[in-house]
Amino acid sequence: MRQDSQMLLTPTEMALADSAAVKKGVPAVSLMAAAGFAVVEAIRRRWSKRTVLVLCGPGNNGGDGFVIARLLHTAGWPVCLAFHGDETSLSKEAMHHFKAWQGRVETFSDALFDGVELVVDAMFGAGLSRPLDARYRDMVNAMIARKLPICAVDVPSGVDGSTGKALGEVAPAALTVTFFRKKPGHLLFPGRALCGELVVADIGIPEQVLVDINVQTWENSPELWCQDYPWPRLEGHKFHRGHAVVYGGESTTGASRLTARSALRIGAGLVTVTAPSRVWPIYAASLISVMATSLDEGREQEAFAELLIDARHNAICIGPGAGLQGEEKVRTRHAVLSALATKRAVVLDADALSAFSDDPHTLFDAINGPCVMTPHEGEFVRVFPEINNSPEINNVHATDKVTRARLAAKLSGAVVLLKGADTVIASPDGQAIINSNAPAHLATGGSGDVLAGFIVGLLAQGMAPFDAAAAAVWLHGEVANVFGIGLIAEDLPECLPGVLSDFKQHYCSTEN
Ligand SMILES: NC(=O)C1=CN([C@@H]2O[C@H](COP(=O)(O)OP(=O)(O)OC[C@H]3O[C@@H](n4cnc5c(N)ncnc54)[C@H](O)[C@@H]3O)[C@@H](O)[C@H]2O)[C@@H](O)CC1
Ligand SMILES: Nc1ncnc2c1ncn2[C@@H]1O[C@H](COP(=O)(O)OP(=O)(O)O)[C@@H](O)[C@H]1O
Ligand SMILES: [K+]
Repeated sequence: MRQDSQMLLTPTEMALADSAAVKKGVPAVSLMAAAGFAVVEAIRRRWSKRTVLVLCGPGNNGGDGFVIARLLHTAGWPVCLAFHGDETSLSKEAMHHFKAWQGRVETFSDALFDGVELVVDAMFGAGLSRPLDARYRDMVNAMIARKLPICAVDVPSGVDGSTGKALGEVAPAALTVTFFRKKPGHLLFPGRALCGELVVADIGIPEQVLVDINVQTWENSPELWCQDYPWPRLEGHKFHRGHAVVYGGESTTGASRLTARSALRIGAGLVTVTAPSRVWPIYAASLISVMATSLDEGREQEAFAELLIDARHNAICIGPGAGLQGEEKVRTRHAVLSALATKRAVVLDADALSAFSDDPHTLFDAINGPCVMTPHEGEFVRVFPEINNSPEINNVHATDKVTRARLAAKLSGAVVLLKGADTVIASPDGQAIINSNAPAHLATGGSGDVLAGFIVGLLAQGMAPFDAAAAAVWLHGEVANVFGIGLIAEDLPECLPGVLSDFKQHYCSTEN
């Protein structure tokens, strides 16, 4: 996966890109000038001329602040520049722009905010790794108290660019301008919410610098997987589009029915729901194009395994409404192990994950084929206690969402899709995608069941697990955006066709 435009650079990778650009002959002073210029452009597009306070820190983020103050002043804006730090420790380029500032340099104080209508936060950038010192913290608290609009340079000061975590109090920005590429912390909460509107500015770093940086994290977008999207073929028939099996339980039967319908809507040629014979009539009476197969009472486990002997059942989803009470839990576990034993594509969601909370390694040991796990945070804690309980595993600090999903994928051998407002999809080989298009109203009962259905439907059509998971998550978010507020889970599969048509038109121009 090399989609340069979607790459997310950690602060360390960004520093590599900066220094590679300098090596290729772009002076650091010019990069800083371009960064400051880009911020000023973004400000002038959004705000009319007004009194601005530019708060500058001791590093190159502050250096950008010196440029911003100068350019706004030149444009006739009333500007107050305040700096805190050791002047003699400024980098060469920051010193260059510090000297170019002809006005007064104020020391940090609360009184600076009087009469100010916009604050530029140029104290610290994305690479911050420890909480702010007291003088900077005071300014952050003053910004929060004054409720003035803030334009943050790179990130709101105090946000860790690689994790999105807030290292102490952070003043939320109305606008954040970052450079060259987004950083993971711009998409991971709480960072994403603290950034406000996010602008990525080109500051003259050549794209070629990316070739030598082993980037492993991307923002989800159809550009990452549209080439492998399994559109129906002119000469195809339904078996070319796979046969998905969805395991249905006894009590919450709606969950697996939603999953099945979603698998069909996203293009699986055939979808079968299996149901214990006691409740089979519920499924049979309510399903039309989805087929319902009854599992004989007393031998449900064997019957499910027997169904899977037919290799045309090429993708299996277990979890939504599978059941965790008493005998149901035993059957859920058995179904999972039977499905994994086929080495066909398997989606494990909800109860299929929780059923292994006592012995997750039994599950991990059984994963030897294509598999996608779709835990929400609660299920993740149950299945991956060792990642959550220890701050360190394999010497990697395991607390941010991308790191946790990556470790989980490595530990289990499955693609791990860790759900939430900032869903992360991680592959056992270390690649990770952060999704950013899901609206808040997607958090509605059953929407996870639909997501599992979209994934198993794409797997049935032959898409690779990592791509299928990313595609399903993006389409899921897009459908919710198109439908809008008032969405319930049933709406998601019904609204998918229009979204698929638009997606095909925009991203997949050639017929196949
Ligand atoms: N060529 C480049 O490197 C470019 C960098 N740019 C800007 O440079 C920024 C990154 O610059 P830096 O790496 O200097 O990072 P920062 O500007 O965030 O500053 C880091 C400095 O602050 C000190 N520091 C860290 N945490 C502190 C704390 N809690 N309290 C007090 N001091 C602390 C560190 O010792 C270090 O000297 C980016 O955010 C971006 O704004 C842009 O000018 C574009 C080009
Ligand atoms: N705040 C949010 N904003 C956007 N999407 C969200 C938010 N919270 C949850 N989601 C998404 O909603 C879905 C909920 O899935 P899940 O927790 O399994 O619910 P259920 O079991 O009811 O189906 C997931 O796709 C998740 O990523
Ligand atoms: K900042």
